[in-house]
Amino acid sequence: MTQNALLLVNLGSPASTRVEDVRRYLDQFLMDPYVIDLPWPIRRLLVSLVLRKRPEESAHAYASIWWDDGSPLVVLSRRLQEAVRPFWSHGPVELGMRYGEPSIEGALLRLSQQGITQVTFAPLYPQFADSTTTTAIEEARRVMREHGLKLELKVLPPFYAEPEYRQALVDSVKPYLEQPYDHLLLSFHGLPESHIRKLVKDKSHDLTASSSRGVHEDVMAVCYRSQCLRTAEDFAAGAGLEDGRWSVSFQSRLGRNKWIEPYTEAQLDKLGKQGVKRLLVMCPAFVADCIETLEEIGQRGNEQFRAAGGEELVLVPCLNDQELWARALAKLCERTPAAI
Ligand SMILES: C=CC1=C(C)c2cc3[nH]c(cc4nc(cc5[nH]c(cc1n2)c(C)c5CCC(=O)O)C(CCC(=O)O)=C4C)c(C)c3C=C
Ligand SMILES: [Fe+2]
Ligand SMILES: [Fe+2]
Repeated sequence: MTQNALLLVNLGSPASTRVEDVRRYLDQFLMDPYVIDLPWPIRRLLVSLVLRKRPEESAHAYASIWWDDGSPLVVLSRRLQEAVRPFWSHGPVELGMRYGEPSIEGALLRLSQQGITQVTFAPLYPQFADSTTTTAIEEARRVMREHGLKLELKVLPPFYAEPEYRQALVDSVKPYLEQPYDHLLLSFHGLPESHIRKLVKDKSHDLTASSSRGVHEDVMAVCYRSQCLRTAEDFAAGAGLEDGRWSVSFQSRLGRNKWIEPYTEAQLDKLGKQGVKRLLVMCPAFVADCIETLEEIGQRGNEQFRAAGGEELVLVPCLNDQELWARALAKLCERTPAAI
């Protein structure tokens, strides 16, 4: 029987917390035209400016969350790979990162050398963005072209609306919701507004709307912000959250461009000042904990919330390598439709 391999794909981390390694990683990441979508000379100039200070700052941040066996994002992705294996009976399960190691290139070459011809390619991003999903797919295309690999690739589409994903999220957060809390914040990774505007044909589409209700399906398919709102609304319904006790924000803004709002920093401040004492924060744009959740929210966000009057910020872990998620993911990947 023909084997169908599963390739799990995530963003990737620096090789170590040394400033040189962080600089190399940030350079590869930010020079990706899907991440900073400016013409090469302008992108080069801008990234060079960012690389004057950022590697040192980020290295410091990475050092504060790094584990004995490496970057949390990579370690947790490897553990997820192991956790999915028992639920994927069709062939090997590989892991590839868009930036750094283990790479998408290495994974596809290994699979091809084993005589595999069918690969289910699973970008582990619930919501769609060119800077995550598209660039991962393009990297796979590049590898296949440059190495002349004869692989049939089926791509897992963004799964924010899939019942298996929603249920896994609800089940994993349940123990946190059973403890007393005042408010639940769903903090998603941010994105420059321009990335969405470029893809949405309807120029009247409102990027400040507080709900995804009524968004046309053509817009829904390409609007990261609407997909985040829908993720949150579905989660709130599935978990039985009361209106007014949860909200959505967007973190990790970089540069001076307008990014999608509300910004997490502003929301933490507002909630603290409004008298919220015990705040739960979950980060459903990530399936694995990483610098963005552990450092930006768990450390800096926590300090900021407390400075604004809050008492405790509880960071809810991502789905990581939980069995319920491994099982759900294998199911989603089994249904993966079209080959590219
Ligand atoms: C223009 C800059 C960036 C865009 C656009 C962007 C989109 C985007 N990123 C993720 C997921 C992750 N990003 C992570 C780290 C990270 N992101 C940026 C910048 C942009 N991201 C930077 C510079 C960094 C590095 C850390 C830092 O210096 O702040 C990570 C974590 C990596 C890790 O090693 O832990 C993830 C995951 C999404 C989902 C997204 C668009 C929706
Ligand atoms: Fe990012
Ligand atoms: Fe960040």
